Amino acid sequence: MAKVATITLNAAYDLVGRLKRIELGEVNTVETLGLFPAGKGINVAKVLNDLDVEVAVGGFLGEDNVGDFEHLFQQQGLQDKFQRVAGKTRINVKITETDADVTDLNFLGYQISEQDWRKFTADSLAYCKEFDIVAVCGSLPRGVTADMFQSWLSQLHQAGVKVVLDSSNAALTAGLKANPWLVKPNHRELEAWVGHELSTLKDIIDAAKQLKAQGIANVIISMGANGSLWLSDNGVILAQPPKCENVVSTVGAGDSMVAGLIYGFVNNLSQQETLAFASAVSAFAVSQSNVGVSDRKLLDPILANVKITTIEG
Ligand SMILES: Nc1ncnc2c1ncn2[C@@H]1O[C@H](COP(=O)(O)OP(=O)(O)OP(=O)(O)O)[C@@H](O)[C@H]1O
Ligand SMILES: O=P(O)(O)OC[C@@]1(O)O[C@H](CO)[C@@H](O)[C@@H]1O
Repeated sequence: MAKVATITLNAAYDLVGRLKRIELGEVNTVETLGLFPAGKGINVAKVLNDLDVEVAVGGFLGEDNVGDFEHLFQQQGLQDKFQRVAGKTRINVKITETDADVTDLNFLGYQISEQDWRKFTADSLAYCKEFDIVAVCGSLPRGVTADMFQSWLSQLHQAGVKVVLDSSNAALTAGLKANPWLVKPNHRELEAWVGHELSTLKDIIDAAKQLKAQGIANVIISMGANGSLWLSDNGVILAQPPKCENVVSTVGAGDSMVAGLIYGFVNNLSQQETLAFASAVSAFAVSQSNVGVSDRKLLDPILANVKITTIEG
């Protein structure tokens, strides 16, 4: 089986809650759903681990509040390659309103010094060579510029690692220049990259083709409840999951999708099977407050209702 690692440069605790409607400027009472050690790469690893794929996790963690992360890694048997840095890992606040999407309050988090970065690049380039697929997920912490990120990703690529990139804004733009093997922007991130609104499926496919033309083998665009697209040398396929009627939190839906895609690759599933499986895992994610697949059987009824359409190819 291919060996997998995930990297989270800007980890976070997620404080997840729910209320009817946020009243700006007022006192809001929020139903607490949990405080979870998270961050995009860690979420991907949690889901993969639930699906019986062995994973190592790396990146940065603030040494002052590292406890729940270490507990999670121990509990799940995740190989801990995280570098501890001075200060605290940030706490991000995620509020689901009854009739609206999630509001994310993402904070900046720890500051990475030049010395931290030097150590991280040397260590990670050494250990990443042991892995076939390295998923690099999430935003950049303070102190790490888009150029520094791009140069590190290029070195990973040169070392023969298949890089899965799930980031946004300047990190996504810079990362795309470093030959990732797979990228998974969402609809909004694709709009930001292309620089204009994408209002039809055709618009999205055209922009995704532009992205693929940068030399990226696999471009997956996630479109929330509308599903996802996968562009590769084999053409374009569309996946439409059954609509989740009882959305608890969409936080981590994209991470669950990335985990499902990696699961398909390491288990040699076909492209159609892989996208269908990733869609089921991500659709399942929105029905719960935290990411993870507690019981594989829960995916079956969702998977049976994912619709896969070949658009081109
Ligand atoms: N309401 C929903 N019902 C069913 N499936 C959903 C729903 N919302 C999301 N999904 C599934 O999750 C996938 C990823 O969602 P989305 O495009 O919102 O990712 P994202 O913006 O990267 O997520 P995040 O950054 O919050 O983790 C979608 O392609 C779809 O398969
Ligand atoms: O600031 P980033 O790294 O872009 O996003 C961080 C984050 O929103 O991503 C995950 C959901 O995808 C959460 O666990 C976490 O809080």
